[in-house]
Parts: sequence; structure tokens; C-alpha cells
Amino acid sequence: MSQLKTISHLDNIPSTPGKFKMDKSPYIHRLRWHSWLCRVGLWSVVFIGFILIFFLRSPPAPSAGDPARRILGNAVWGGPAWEKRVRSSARVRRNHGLSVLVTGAAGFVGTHVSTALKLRGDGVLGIDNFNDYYEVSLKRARQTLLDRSGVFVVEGDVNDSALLRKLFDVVPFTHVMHLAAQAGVRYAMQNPGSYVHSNIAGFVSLLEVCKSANPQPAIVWASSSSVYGLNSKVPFSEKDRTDQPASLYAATKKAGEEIAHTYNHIYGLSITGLRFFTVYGPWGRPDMAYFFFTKDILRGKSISIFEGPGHETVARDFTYIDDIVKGCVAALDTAGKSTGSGGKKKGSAPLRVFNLGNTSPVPVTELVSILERLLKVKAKRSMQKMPRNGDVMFTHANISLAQRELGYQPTTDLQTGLKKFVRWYLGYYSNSGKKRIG
Ligand SMILES: O=C(O)[C@H]1O[C@H](OP(=O)(O)OP(=O)(O)OC[C@H]2O[C@@H](n3ccc(=O)[nH]c3=O)[C@H](O)[C@@H]2O)[C@H](O)[C@@H](O)[C@H]1O
Repeated sequence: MSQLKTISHLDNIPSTPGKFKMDKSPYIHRLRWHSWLCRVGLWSVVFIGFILIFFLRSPPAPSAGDPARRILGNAVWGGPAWEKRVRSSARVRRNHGLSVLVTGAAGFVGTHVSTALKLRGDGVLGIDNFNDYYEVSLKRARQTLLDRSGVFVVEGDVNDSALLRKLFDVVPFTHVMHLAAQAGVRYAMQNPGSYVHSNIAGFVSLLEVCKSANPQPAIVWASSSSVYGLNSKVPFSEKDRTDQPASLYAATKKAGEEIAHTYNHIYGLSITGLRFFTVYGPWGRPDMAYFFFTKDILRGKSISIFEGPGHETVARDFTYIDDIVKGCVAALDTAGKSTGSGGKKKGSAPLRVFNLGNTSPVPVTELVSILERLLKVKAKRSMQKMPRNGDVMFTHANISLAQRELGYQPTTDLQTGLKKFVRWYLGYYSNSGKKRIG
């Protein structure tokens, strides 16, 4: 210590050339050497102390070989607190309730289905990759809504099979509601890879994990009315051909139906495909026509309304979200069990496909007229020949199979459904873009 004091005194002597120069005697050299050693020693002790404190206080760090904790984008999954949340969200709270993994849970249909299941006491765990195909803030707002109903949405991609396996390790899901997909008919020309990634690779990745799970879950998944492609016989029935898709989106959904057949055949997985017909409603998808027409009409922007080459009307069997939710829940409730175990088939299992439509197609021009009345704003209409971008002229569902097997019965007409959508839209985007939930 005395040496240190001496040194600190010496250090106070100015060393600037020309001002004052000390004689460098051997004694002072020895003193300097000793003091330098002491200082290095002291700071080393302090430094090692800090490192020890840091390690003792930190949770165990993820390591490359440790599957318990993984980093995905900004999201971390794994660990006791995370597993507790997963278990609690998936806990069944009614007799004979289901335990459902909902993929694409922060999506439009995913949010509504998850909420409905949770409300009746089923266990629900969501997974969503929160991609930026459309405004991520809307997906986050839906996530907040789900959080309030007690549904935890894990941030992850269905292509991450390690994550999926982990979820099945933590929860023995009885059912999977697979809604994660790259949607949109026209966007497929801009980004074909995203359709292959989500709708084909992602589906296979999920089925691979489901086939190996013990017990195997029953799977209900979103196919699409677009599989009817260029068919001209209406209404579309499940027995009709589906081999002339008009878009890559439709082709990937059709591929999904064939893939479902394979996994049912080889592994005994119970699989139900639901062909949704242009689903709309509150918390909907901003890439869909009814949604961006609303936005553009309110902003006074002109909207393109497609028509056939001879001015034929383009029409859709628009189906309201609440009706679709009832169809999804009924499909889960009536899904027979998967039969396989240990990745091996033990017997035949159900393979089903249903149309979920509204059975009353409405011309797009009429959709615009309804929006004009609800918004009290005249649309700037620009009629355009339908571009060759994957669209089809019309859709119309025959729902007799779903009526018979699922008790499916849509009850909302387009006028009523759009009224509910517009009310939600104005509330959500009011207050200069500030998002309101409820
Ligand atoms: O049933 C499905 O399986 C699909 O439904 C939905 O596809 P679509 O029925 O094509 O809905 P959507 O884009 O809202 O166009 C509606 C109408 O507006 C017309 N349309 C569209 C854009 C435009 O600028 N002008 C126009 O007239 C257009 O020609 C069409 O007649 C889902 O997006 C899709 O993911 C899938 O789920």
C-alpha cells in the first residue's frame, strides 16, 4: 500500500517535456516496476470477480448442441418458463375437450378459430412466423387479442421441425388446425418460392412431425376453392375434377391435397382438407379485394374491377368468417382418430375434403355497391379486363357434403357480413391510424 501511495504521488508529477523532468534514479525504476505489478494484479482480481458475478447471475446460455433453447429471428424458444406458457395455453378446461395446435394462429382465420376453441374450453396453442406479406402490425394486434383470451402464439415457422417436435414433446396435441400458408392468388406470380416454402415444404414438415408423434393427432387444414381452377360446371362439388389450377397458389393447394392422401395412406394420419371460398370479415386480410377496396374508396382512389373479355361479370361465393369458424370447429369435432404409432400405420384412418362456401355467388360489382352504401362514399370504378394472373371468373360452392357430415350451414349474407367488417375497419383504423383492439 505504501508503495502504491508513493507511486500515485509520483504519477502526479507532470511529465510534459520542458516543464519539469525528474531524474530517473534506479530506486524510482524499481518502485515503478513494483507498482505496475500491483496495479495489474489488483485489476485482474476485480476483472475476474466481475466475470464470476456475471456467470453466476446469468441463465444458462444456449449452445449449438442444446435443443432446449433456440433462437429464431428475434424469438427465443425453449426453457422452463416458455414450456410452462405452452402447457398452460394448451391445457384443456372442459370434459372431453380438444388440445389443438393452430398453425398460422395470428392470421385471419387462425385468430378467429383459436378464439372460438379457447372460449369453449379447448386447449389451444398457436404458432405463427409473423411474416411481412401484409402489415405485421395487424398480425401483432391479433396476437394481443389472442393473448387476452389466453392463447399463447409461439413465434416460429412450420418448416422448423425441431420446434414442432419440441411442441409435441411438451403437449400431446389431439388435433392440429393447420392454417399457416402463403395466401393470395395474384401474388404467386411475384413470389412463387414463398408458396412452395409454406404450402408444400411447410405442410410436409408438419406432417412428418405429426406422423412420428405419439399419439398422432388428427389434422384439419385449409385447402382452397381455387383447386377447382378453370372448371365451368357449377356449383363446384368435391367430386369434380381439380386438375386444372389457374394459379401457382391453387397448384400448391392441390398438391397439399395429394400430399394429405399420401400421409393418410402410409402413416394412418386422419386428415381433413377444407376448401375455403373467399373468406371475409373483421380482422381480415388487407391483400383481399373487399379490404383494399374499402381502403381505396375511403381515400378517393380509383379501384380496378375485373371483368371477362366480353364484359362478363366476375363473381365470388364470399363466405363470412363466423360461418367458416363453425365449419372448422365441426371438422375438428368430427375428425376420426389417426391410427398410426411410432411412425407406423396400424389401420386405415379418415381422409376427408369439404367445401366451405356460402352457396350464393355475388358479382364483384355488387360487392362494390354494398361497400359504397355502407361507407357512404361513391367508388371511383375502373372496369378492367381480368389480367392473366391466376384469377378465375367465378366460384360457387356445393356444400351438401359439409351439411351432411359437419352440420355446416352458413347464415351470413354478404350485406350483413360486410356491415360487420366495415364497422370493425372504421374502428381499427380510426384515430389517425392508431390501432384499437376490441
Ligand atoms: O377462395 C379461395 O380459395 C381464395 O379466396 C381469395 O381469393 P379471391 O377469391 O381471388 O379473393 P380476392 O383476391 O379478394 O378477389 C375477390 C374478387 O375480386 C376481384 N378483384 C380483385 C382485385 C382487383 O383489383 N379487382 C378485382 O375485381 C377478383 O377477380 C375476385 O373475383 C383469397 O385471397 C385466396 O387466398 C384464397 O383463399
